[in-house]
Amino acid sequence: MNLLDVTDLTVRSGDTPLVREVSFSLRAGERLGIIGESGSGKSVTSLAITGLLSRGLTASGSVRLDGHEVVGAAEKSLRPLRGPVAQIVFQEPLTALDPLMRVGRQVAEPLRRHLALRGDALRAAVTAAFAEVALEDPRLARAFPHELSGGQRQRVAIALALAARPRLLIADEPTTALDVTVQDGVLSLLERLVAERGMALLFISHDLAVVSRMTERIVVLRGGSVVEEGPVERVLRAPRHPYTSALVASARALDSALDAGGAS
Ligand SMILES: Nc1ncnc2c1ncn2[C@@H]1O[C@H](COP(=O)(O)OP(=O)(O)OP(=O)(O)O)[C@@H](O)[C@H]1O
Repeated sequence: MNLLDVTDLTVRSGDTPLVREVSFSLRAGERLGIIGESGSGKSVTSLAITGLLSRGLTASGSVRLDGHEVVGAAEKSLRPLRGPVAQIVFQEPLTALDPLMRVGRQVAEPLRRHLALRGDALRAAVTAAFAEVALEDPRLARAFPHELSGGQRQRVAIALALAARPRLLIADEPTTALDVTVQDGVLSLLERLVAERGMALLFISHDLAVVSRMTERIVVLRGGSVVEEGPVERVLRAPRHPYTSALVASARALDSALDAGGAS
């Protein structure tokens, strides 16, 4: 059984479709990328997968997460899936963090709820969760979100997402809001954690270079529809849709411009 099966997913705002008949699957441990320009429906798709669509948006079709139907399911039946089955890391880490709570307590919460840890075992697990995302200084766990840098905040958001040991991590443009100098560190961290834990990864980005680095297979979204899907290597070498060709060409042009800049 696949960990995730999205079949003919359509999301509408009133009568306007934002995502149209999108289908793809993800096996346990697999890394899949969704690429597309701004407004192509990447975030709406990832929110529909976890049943987090905002009010006013309606989904049809099917999203089966670990065998459970998400489309049309009651919030109560979705809650147990968020955490142990699927978690999202958002573009802006403050989306996931409570501004009024010390970050250590925030990471403790899912460890207590999903893994039933208490007392010393809970404290040790929080320290380990911070160490795992390379936040070793014990003072950091006592900080409030606004006292951390953007990169540190995203590391806390990753620790929070991973606390309940999800089998699927959805990373929605996790480095777009970060300084270029810290982007690479966060991507390497995600690569390491996904490999160590054997998690499946759904990595969403508008950046073809980043998606190719992080995933094995790519789904290309345009205007809410899938225009192409295939292994990263094949899509880069022989794109089938003109839109994908344009994406590959522009990534190549940027790469050679950077090379030329580096050589000068
Ligand atoms: N809550 C909402 N109500 C109405 N329209 C929405 C809502 N959320 C998103 N949309 C629209 O749906 C379309 C897809 O948005 P989405 O956020 O999924 O794009 P995206 O590919 O993730 O873009 P970006 O890379 O900029 O995050 C856009 O046209 C957007 O304006």
